[in-house]
Amino acid sequence: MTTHISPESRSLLFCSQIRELESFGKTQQTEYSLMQKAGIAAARLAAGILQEKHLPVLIIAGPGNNGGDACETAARLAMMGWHCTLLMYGEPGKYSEDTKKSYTFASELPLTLQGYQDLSDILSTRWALIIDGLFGIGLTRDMDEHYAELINGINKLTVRSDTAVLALDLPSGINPDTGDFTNTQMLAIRADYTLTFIANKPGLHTAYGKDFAGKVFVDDLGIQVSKIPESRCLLIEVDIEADMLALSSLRRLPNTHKGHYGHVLIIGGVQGMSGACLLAGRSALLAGAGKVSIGFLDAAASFDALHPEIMCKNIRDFTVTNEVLVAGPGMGTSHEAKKILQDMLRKNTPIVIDADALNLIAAEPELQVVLRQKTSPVILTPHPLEAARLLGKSITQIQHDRLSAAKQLATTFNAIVILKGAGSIVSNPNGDILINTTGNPGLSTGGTGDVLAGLCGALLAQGMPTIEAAKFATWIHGKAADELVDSGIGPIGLCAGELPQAIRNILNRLVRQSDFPSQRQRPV
Ligand SMILES: NC(=O)C1=CN([C@@H]2O[C@H](COP(=O)(O)OP(=O)(O)OC[C@H]3O[C@@H](n4cnc5c(N)ncnc54)[C@H](O)[C@@H]3O)[C@@H](O)[C@H]2O)[C@@H](O)CC1
Ligand SMILES: Nc1ncnc2c1ncn2[C@@H]1O[C@H](COP(=O)(O)OP(=O)(O)O)[C@@H](O)[C@H]1O
Ligand SMILES: [K+]
Repeated sequence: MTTHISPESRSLLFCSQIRELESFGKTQQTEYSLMQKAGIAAARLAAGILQEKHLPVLIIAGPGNNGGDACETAARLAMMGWHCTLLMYGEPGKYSEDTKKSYTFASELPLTLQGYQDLSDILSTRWALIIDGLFGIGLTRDMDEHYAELINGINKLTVRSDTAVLALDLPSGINPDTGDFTNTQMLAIRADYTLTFIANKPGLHTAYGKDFAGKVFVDDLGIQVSKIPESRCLLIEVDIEADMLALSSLRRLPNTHKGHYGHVLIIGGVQGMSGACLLAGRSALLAGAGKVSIGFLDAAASFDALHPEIMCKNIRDFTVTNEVLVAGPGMGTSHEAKKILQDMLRKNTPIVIDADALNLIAAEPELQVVLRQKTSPVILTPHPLEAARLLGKSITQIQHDRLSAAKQLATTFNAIVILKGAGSIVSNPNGDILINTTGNPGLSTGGTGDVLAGLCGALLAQGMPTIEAAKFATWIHGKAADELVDSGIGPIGLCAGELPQAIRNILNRLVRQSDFPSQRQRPV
């Protein structure tokens, strides 16, 4: 058995698949032994987090099997000499057989047992670590008053102290499939670490799950990996070896010219919104497009003073041939914008559709028909509000299940979709899902979406396959923001205009690391 972040842990399984695996696991070993393994792994991780034994640890055990995991964890920590308090929720008489065994095992060890009636004592103690074994994947309905009081109390306690929180399987209150709350009260325990069992879960990596899970570890509890159902949902990580083929699109042979690296044409920029096009254009330029043009809908800026390399014209003065189009930044939703978009959708060229172009499509069934009929590559980059308009839903409905929303958009419009936001979702029309692992709230500022659209355009222009372009663009865009934050530029005050240079650094690093023959120094 291993506690690890392994390549396999990039595979994300839905609750129904986990239950399937549990049933299979139980044919190999008893449910109780799975619970014991969960406890051993959690105690080991807790000891790694804390290191000093004399510090007080609170372990919260709920009424289901997640509570059993908690009892096992408490027992192991107590055996290792830790100062543990086990806070029991639920009636021991109503526990499952396995949870009863774990509870009996723990209660015979030197630890303090407390009932939830003692909550005020609990909430006035300074814990070094709190282990959340309240609910796992079995939480279904709204929480009773005493659970709500506990969760609010714990979150208040930890936000103003250095107490760390380790969630068992998932932060109690988070839906493992969607990352939304399981309850209408929007209650969940906010964890710094989550040790999830059997397999990694999508809900830990998007929406509220991303806020509440902290750093995620996966333990398979020794269930044979070969029995894991093939996952159609993966975390995006860039792996130089595995991504060698996609990265080879970026290789530069000596005997090439700008025509080999494509021409990106950004379409948008009505009066007052030309900045959106400049951001997208600069992003495309620094991400390696051979040529970049901006086709403004209103009077064009004569050139971009920061990047005079970019050709600026009025869109009506362009004859589109084989450019990669990025339509939407600052485009507005006028009748004129609709006509231009309709023309552009009819061209047989790759297109990235963002911002107002998405709003126009949402409002105009005619455009939807043209979009569905396209055979050249299409990437849609909606944020949740744009996604809501496209699907005729509310933002809340989109955020309630981001994976399904992305999938539905991809199948409805026969396109690759990047549903943006914390834990961006990339979906193809076949329903395969990727969840991004990079990015931070520094990106929550105007213009960062324009930079993403320009980056998608540049990768397509350099010949990357559509799904790879969407995946790499999403990952690199977030990674650029992470690196800017690491160097002190953000999250506060990070500007969209600072992203393209960081993106350029990452692209060149990836190409260098993948060590293509054309990049190697030849012996003299
Ligand atoms: N079955 C197995 O093979 C394994 C299960 N494990 C653990 O077991 C967990 C799943 O166990 P369970 O299915 O018992 O689920 P939970 O431990 O999440 O608890 C569900 C229990 O809580 C009750 N409940 C649900 N919503 C409630 C609410 N709002 N208020 C009050 N009570 C509520 C249910 O009636 C049920 O009794 C996993 O998340 C994992 O932690 C691990 O021990 C690994 C192996
Ligand atoms: N909290 C966050 N964590 C991670 N990424 C974020 C966060 N907030 C915003 N982003 C990212 O920033 C970008 C914002 O795009 P968008 O909303 O279209 O902005 P704009 O229209 O101003 O360009 C998206 O790529 C989104 O995924
Ligand atoms: K939990």
